[in-house]
Amino acid sequence: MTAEPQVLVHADKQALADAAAARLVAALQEAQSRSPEAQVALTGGSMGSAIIASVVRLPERTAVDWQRVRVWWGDERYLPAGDPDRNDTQNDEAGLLELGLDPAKVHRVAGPDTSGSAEESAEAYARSIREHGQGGWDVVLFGVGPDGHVASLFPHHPAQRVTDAIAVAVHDSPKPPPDRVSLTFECFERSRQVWFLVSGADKAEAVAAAQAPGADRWEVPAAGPRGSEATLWLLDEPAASGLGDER
Ligand SMILES: O=C(O)[C@H](O)[C@@H](O)[C@H](O)[C@H](O)COP(=O)(O)O
Repeated sequence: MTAEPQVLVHADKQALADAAAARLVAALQEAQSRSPEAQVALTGGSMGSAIIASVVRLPERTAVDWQRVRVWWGDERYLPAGDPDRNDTQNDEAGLLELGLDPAKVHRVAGPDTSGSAEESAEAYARSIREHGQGGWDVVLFGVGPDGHVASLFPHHPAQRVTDAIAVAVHDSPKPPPDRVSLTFECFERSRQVWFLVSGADKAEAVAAAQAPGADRWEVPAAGPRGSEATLWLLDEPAASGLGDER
């Protein structure tokens, strides 16, 4: 069973980031009350970093035992460690490492400096998830591209259709850089909570398309992932502007 999407609209990007940060802290606390470690998959893009910057500023963050949080990424650009275009570098710059995480529990996707190919990196990432992932995500964060992509699963791209794999190498990405590693739809199916964080009028069309009845993830990948407990669209007003009055 998966949860039907729910929409929550905030006034602007900052209000959205702050509300999502408070929600994340609460969800991680709740996950830690249930199991020894909370498992979260982070995202790149401006919203992926905005939520981290907001968590760092949030006084309630101290209620989470950050040493018992395992951090992963839903996708990564296949670039060397520390490259400014990597999702993890951008999240680090937003203050991720100030939270007091155990570095051994921050699982970064290997780049070309430490792996022979994106395929090899995807396989190694899948092995880590099998070893430490506890069989699923407590919270998965997604940004959404104007084309409706999530993680590195793009419209009409064959990597979307890979099954029997946790992670996949993505080549010829329509958005640079061309080489990436992404978790698969199959892997994202093991999520309690899936949150889409979307800001800006340029995303309104993709947001509406993903939530249209019968939306097809091949056309609009953001229509695909759902959580078993919650599927939340956390939007600002401009991103919600295509949804009509029924929201
Ligand atoms: O890998 C990438 O090319 C980006 O990280 C991308 O997937 C991003 O997450 C979305 O485009 C949403 O970006 P914003 O949060 O900036 O809207």
